[in-house]
Amino acid sequence: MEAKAMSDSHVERAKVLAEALPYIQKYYGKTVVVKYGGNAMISDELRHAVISDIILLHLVGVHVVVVHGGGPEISDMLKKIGKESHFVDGLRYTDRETMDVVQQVLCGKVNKNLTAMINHMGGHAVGLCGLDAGLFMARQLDEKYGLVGEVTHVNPAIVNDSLNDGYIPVISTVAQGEDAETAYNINADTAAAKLAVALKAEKLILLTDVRGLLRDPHDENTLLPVVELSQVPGLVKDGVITGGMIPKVDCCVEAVRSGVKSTIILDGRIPHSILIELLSDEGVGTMLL
Ligand SMILES: Nc1ncnc2c1ncn2[C@@H]1O[C@H](COP(=O)(O)OP(=O)(O)O)[C@@H](O)[C@H]1O
Ligand SMILES: CC(=O)N[C@@H](CCC(=O)OP(=O)(O)O)C(=O)O
Repeated sequence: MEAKAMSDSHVERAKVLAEALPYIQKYYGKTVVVKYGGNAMISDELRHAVISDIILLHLVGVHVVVVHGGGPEISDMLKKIGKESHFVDGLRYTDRETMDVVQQVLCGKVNKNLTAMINHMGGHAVGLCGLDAGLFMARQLDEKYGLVGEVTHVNPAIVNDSLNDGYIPVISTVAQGEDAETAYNINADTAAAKLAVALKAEKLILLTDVRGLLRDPHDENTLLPVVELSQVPGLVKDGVITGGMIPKVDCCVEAVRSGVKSTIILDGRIPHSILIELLSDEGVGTMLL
């Protein structure tokens, strides 16, 4: 009886894997950029699930590129040194001292911890930031934000080389200014979208802490599973897309207009949401196309 139950569960497992075949074939050799942040990065259980999804996709031949955030970690470190965080239009006001902290936390702590964790779980990751090999070049976006950059050029060669050498690139979003001494702080969603365009990615996945784009931001049962670019201005006008969703949707729109096949705002609180999204027909977020 027990042997029968066990063989049934093996058959079930084999079936699940076999059903993933067409999806694996669809993404084999294609580039998928994952912006990783929010709860999915803070909770141990979710972090484990996200990293194992990334390793699995890499092993079946998907070119996974990870761009990470770290806003809460930056705010915590600023607090420790007695500095409050200020946000202007959703972007961190970045003076010189803040920029030093951003670089230390994003490129040092968060990037290296994430890279080490992927390697510890059996992946093959290399940590990079926008200063490496001129990956992200930027100029000041506007004085009102301080040292927040507008990406002027993406040089993805180092990312492609890393992928071709079998690594999972893990990228933090500090960019190089025109003069050697200036580094700029780039919002991680924006940088992920720019990189997805430069890599001609098949998909851009923005992991976040909500189900996706909601018709009523206070009701998680109102998920909009698919949004076409032409619908976006109306959704902004009707007050559906507000706050943190505005820059997210904007950079998805820019990515799709610039050739990325599809972009997904995905719930990072659902364990294995990346696998569900890529390897099944079940939509678990909002797809913008
Ligand atoms: N229509 C909407 N649907 C979902 N979230 C919305 C909507 N409009 C505004 N938001 C807000 O946007 C937030 C997500 O943006 P943000 O906090 O910047 O995400 P992250 O920190 O993951 O980058 C949600 O937590 C929600 O408060
Ligand atoms: C200009 C700007 O706001 N930069 C962000 C960079 C990190 C980030 O984007 O992290 P999340 O994805 O976790 O928010 C910041 O300083 O917080």
